[in-house]
Amino acid sequence: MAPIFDRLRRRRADMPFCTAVVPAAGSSTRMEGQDKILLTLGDYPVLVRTLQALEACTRIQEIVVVTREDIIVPVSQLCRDFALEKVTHIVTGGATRTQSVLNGIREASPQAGLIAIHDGARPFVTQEVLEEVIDRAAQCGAAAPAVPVTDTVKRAMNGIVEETVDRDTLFAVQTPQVFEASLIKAALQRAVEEGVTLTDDCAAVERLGMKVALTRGDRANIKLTTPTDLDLGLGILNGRGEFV
Ligand SMILES: Nc1ccn([C@@H]2O[C@H](COP(=O)(O)OP(=O)(O)OP(=O)(O)O)[C@@H](O)[C@H]2O)c(=O)n1
Ligand SMILES: C[C@](O)(CO)[C@H](O)COP(=O)(O)O
Repeated sequence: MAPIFDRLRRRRADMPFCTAVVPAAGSSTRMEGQDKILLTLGDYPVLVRTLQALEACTRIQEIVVVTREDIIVPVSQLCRDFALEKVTHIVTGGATRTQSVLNGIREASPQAGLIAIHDGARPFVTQEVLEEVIDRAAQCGAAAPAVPVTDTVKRAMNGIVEETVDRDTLFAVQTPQVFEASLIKAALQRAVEEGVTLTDDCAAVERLGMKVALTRGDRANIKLTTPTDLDLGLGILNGRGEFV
């Protein structure tokens, strides 16, 4: 039998080269005046936590960070200070999340077979979530982590309920959303050309009629969006033994 390291090396060679694209070029409007990407949570800035999680994932070979022009210098400095060695490019984003993601994908290595798009504002992603979704995308071309919705969801108009939606078929989708590289590039390009507004990257692929698989998400993989999420984030860090 081959020594264990030979076998592990062979298994990795079977996996496509994976570039993580990290959109971090938003304006944090719902965070009410705090730039959530540069904000320190516990001992580390939010973006550093996000990038450290991606850096630790053996299935990811490079990271492209997309950020705003006015913070490109501090973001570059953070990548140096925290020795984030997989970060190969730091580029400026666009007016929409979709445009920012496309700017990042254009910088991915030509070797990239998979693109994993992960919000800069989701710092608590685990290695389990990362590995499962990347492996699934390597099998089927498009995958995203999700958790079943736990509240009852109503469709409403002008404050009046029109319908209660069947909860059994509803999932809250997280990131990273992982795709075969040429598929996501073409899908996002098409969405931009057609002027379509999307809130995630899977939607660009879905509108081409392609299937997206869901993998196990994690309720702690929250997107820091409003000030309340910062309190939840501190709770998550405490729960993980990082007492802050
Ligand atoms: N033009 C944009 C808009 C968003 N994002 C990034 O996409 C992720 C998810 O977006 P969201 O949580 O909405 O962040 P913001 O756009 O900053 O927040 P808000 O909508 O409250 O302004 C974030 O990491 C954000 O930095 C981006 O790179 N480029
Ligand atoms: C991509 C996303 O995080 C999946 O849940 C989400 O749709 C981003 O939404 P936002 O309004 O840009 O924060």
